[in-house]
Amino acid sequence: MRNFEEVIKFAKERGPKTISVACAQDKEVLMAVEMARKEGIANAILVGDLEKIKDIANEINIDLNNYELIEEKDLALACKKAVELVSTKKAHMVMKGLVDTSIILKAVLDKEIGLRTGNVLSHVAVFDLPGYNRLFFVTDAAMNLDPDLQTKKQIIENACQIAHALDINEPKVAVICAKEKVNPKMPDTVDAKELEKMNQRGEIKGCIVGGPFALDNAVSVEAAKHKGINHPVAGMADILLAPDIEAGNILYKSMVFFGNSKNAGVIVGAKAPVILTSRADNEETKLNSIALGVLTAAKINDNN
Ligand SMILES: CCCC(=O)OP(=O)(O)O
Repeated sequence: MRNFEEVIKFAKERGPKTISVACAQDKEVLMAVEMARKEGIANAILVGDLEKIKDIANEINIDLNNYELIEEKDLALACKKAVELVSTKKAHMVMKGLVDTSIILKAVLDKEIGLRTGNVLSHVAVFDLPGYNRLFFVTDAAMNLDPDLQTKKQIIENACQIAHALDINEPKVAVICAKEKVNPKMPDTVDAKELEKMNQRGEIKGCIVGGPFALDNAVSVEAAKHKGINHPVAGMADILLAPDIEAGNILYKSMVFFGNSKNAGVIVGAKAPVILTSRADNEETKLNSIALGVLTAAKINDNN
């Protein structure tokens, strides 16, 4: 798939799935959920402050009779309830509404009602950027603070799972750093080279990994040529692995706010997808993320 029109089209074919929305009292979230319902992509159970949900629904003409509603004003309890709906199989996936990422992640990681599998959980953002004829994947903007080498390996594997769900069979993974040369004083460049070697040894499968790359020579063939870099990933990256959450989150938000991109986001590695965007993302991003969640859930289902 090369753009979100194709992602939405395939999600319609694999839907509808049921999502539980944690803290659904948000206009953009409700608009996205309503579009997803009308398109046959997903139905939703709305968990949150029902008074606020009803006010917003009135304002934007959404008929709440089409939804199951669960009252829970407390943000942490609403997240727990929404996650529990997935672990008890009443919903296929959970979606972050108007709530801080750390609160919903705490519920997702809860030992009793959470969605842990033993795998590393990581966030994968998908971008459709003007001027590029392919989707870009950025990881991890939201979950792993300062991943070590083994965690980075699993973050790559999680991102590849999403790329494969979008029919990108052998994605090119660029491990991005501040520069394209290994410098022992910059441990992320050392990790990048080690991840490339792990891929060459067959320890990371289903993709081609290269690194370290600076962002320019990861995404621009001209920049790579200019700097004399010759590597199958150079300028051709599909997946950009950021060194830590600071770089990942800043890259995510710069693409959104400066790059005029379309995007979507989901957490992978749990028993079910967690649809996770920024609270500040628009309704189109939230709809794209629901579609991405549906395709991810379908892929998890196909693999089991
Ligand atoms: C994927 C971005 C996660 C994030 O930064 O969320 P908020 O902007 O809602 O804090």
